[in-house]
Amino acid sequence: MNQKKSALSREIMQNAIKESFLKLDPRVMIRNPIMFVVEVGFIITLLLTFVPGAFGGATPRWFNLVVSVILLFTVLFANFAEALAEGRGKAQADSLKRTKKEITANKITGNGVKTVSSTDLRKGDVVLVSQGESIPGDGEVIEGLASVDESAITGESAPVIKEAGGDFSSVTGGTRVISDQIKVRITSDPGESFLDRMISLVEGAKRQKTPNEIALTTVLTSLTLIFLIVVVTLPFFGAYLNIEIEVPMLVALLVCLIPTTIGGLLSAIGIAGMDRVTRFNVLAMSGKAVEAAGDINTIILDKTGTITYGNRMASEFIPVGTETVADVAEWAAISSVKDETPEGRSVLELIKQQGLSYEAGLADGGEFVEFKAETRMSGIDLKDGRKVRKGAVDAIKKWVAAQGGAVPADLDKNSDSVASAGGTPLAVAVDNRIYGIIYLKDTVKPGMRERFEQMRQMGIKSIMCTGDNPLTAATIAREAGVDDFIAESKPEDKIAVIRREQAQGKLVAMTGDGTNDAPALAQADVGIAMNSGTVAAKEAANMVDLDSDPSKIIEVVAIGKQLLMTRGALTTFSIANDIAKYFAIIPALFMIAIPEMDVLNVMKLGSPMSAIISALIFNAIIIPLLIPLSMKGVAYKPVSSARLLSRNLFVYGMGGVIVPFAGIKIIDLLVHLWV
Ligand SMILES: Nc1ncnc2c1ncn2[C@@H]1O[C@H](COP(=O)(O)OP(=O)(O)OP(=O)(O)O)[C@@H](O)[C@H]1O
Ligand SMILES: [K+]
Ligand SMILES: [Mg+2]
Repeated sequence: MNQKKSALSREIMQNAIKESFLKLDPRVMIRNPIMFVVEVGFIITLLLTFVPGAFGGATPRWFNLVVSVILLFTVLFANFAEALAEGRGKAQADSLKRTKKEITANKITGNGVKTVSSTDLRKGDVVLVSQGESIPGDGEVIEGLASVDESAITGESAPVIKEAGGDFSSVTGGTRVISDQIKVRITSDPGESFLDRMISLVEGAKRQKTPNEIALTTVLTSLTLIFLIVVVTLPFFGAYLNIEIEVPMLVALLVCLIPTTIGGLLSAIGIAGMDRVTRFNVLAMSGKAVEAAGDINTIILDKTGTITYGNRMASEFIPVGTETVADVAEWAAISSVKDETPEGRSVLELIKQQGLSYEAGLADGGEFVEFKAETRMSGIDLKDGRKVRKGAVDAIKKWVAAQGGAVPADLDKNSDSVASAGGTPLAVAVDNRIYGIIYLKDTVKPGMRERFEQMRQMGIKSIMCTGDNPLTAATIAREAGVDDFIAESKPEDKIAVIRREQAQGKLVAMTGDGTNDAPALAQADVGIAMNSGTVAAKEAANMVDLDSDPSKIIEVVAIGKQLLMTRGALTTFSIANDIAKYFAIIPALFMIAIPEMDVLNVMKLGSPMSAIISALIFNAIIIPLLIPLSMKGVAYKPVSSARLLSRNLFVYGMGGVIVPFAGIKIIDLLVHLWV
């Protein structure tokens, strides 16, 4: 394994070296105006190496050559940083492409099963996938239950259960069924699958600069332009004082003054940030989403499947009034015969387990009423005209009241005792009569309390939004330690909460897995869908967590903050650096003409030429020296942003001033041996 890893990193390294030369193409370089200026400087000094008098100056050939070689390396180092950052993603994309081979699929047609190629499948086709077969495309399980090996996508070797209905129904093309058989409705056309998107993402094929990056690039480019004007006009002032400043000296001065350090590392920092998220098994659809994660103030989570395990299972039938357990079980079952959600199926399971029975024939010819997050009910309209429903207690109460029915006196007491244990009570009714309650059990995932505590330290408020009743919500909220909760929320309520927070100028993250979460995932600044969730949720979100672990939002936030901080710290460092280079070069330029300028030589550098060469060498090697920091990001601890900012300004600002003074001095001691 280790051997394989080092072979991989050797391959990435070799590729990055090759790429650094390919990226010298001016059409590529122009995208990074700062390094493009350095490249032009390289070409000018190279020309002066061959034709020393081209601009009338008289610097020695060897000096022009040395400057031109250092500038070439400066550009190569910057290209190398970017290529290295891109390398890991490209390697990962290659291994994903191997997963994406063409396979045969069993398509269900009007007259039986037909064998077709996976590339011929279109949205809406239905395929049958059995034990041992690969799933030929993204889709939704419409019948059956199977355990699926998703390791090709998630890297996680434990199989996951996929089943029709509910929030665990989506399957990804390229994963493998390892037991049982499922019918899958394909949800994506060729070329638009999750795997295709994932490949183009990790490959960085569609990488766009984020708004933050564009803003910083604009500032840095303007700064470069200002220095360019200063340097180009300098000879005119020099001429007035009868001082001739040579072109290679001007090029050296310009390169030292413009922010080459951050200019050379900026794109590597962004790519590496995205890559850190990917290595965390979270797919971010854009760098913008990762940066936004770094500034999140509020996080909205749904309860079932996010804070709790989410396999809400029926565990008890509780009669109310004068009804019996058998009656509740009977109508609970009838209302569930066609309910494909895990909750619905668990009702029939419980009946089997408890040795109860029901008259299945009653449901024949009835009209199934599917569960909807809006109605929070499901059931069946029987052929004989009776309507059977189960659902959230308040929803059933309203439904029964609308038909003139009365609510049994002990309903609330029973449903409250289920809810205060953290369970979900579902009321069962036929027409205007309530029979009792189904107790759906669910448990809070371990470690949630600590995670929310960490979020508080980062200054992030957590709000749990659930379709469940207020009492269940309160119990789970207390157990999990969230800051706030909203119960009985419908999909539009989740959006309303997000909009309300956004209106207060807050950046909002939302995690969810259900189809009913999709609109809210799209509205949030950062929407993280669980990979286990529905196709709709994954398409609406701008991040997908392959491990389906909602508490991972903490790490995503940390990576986002780290990305912003790294960029800020290196910008500070880069600009502070230029002060030392300025003091190294300016005296050197004038000393050639006016030896008395030596008083300005505060750094006591060997000779004007060795001063310039040393400053340029420092300017070049600082880029590769800072590659590891750009890739790893600066250290991040969950403390307030203000304290972090002042600490970083101090460290990278002061460091940025001191390090080059020392560095240039040391390099000069060596260079001066020859120059
Ligand atoms: N199959 C079902 N049949 C009838 N009612 C159901 C069914 N599943 C859930 N309910 C009821 O509808 C409510 C809302 O369920 P839903 O799964 O939409 O919750 P949600 O909004 O996703 O919230 P969360 O996932 O945070 O708990 C549940 O609290 C429950 O009372
Ligand atoms: K510079
Ligand atoms: Mg849900």
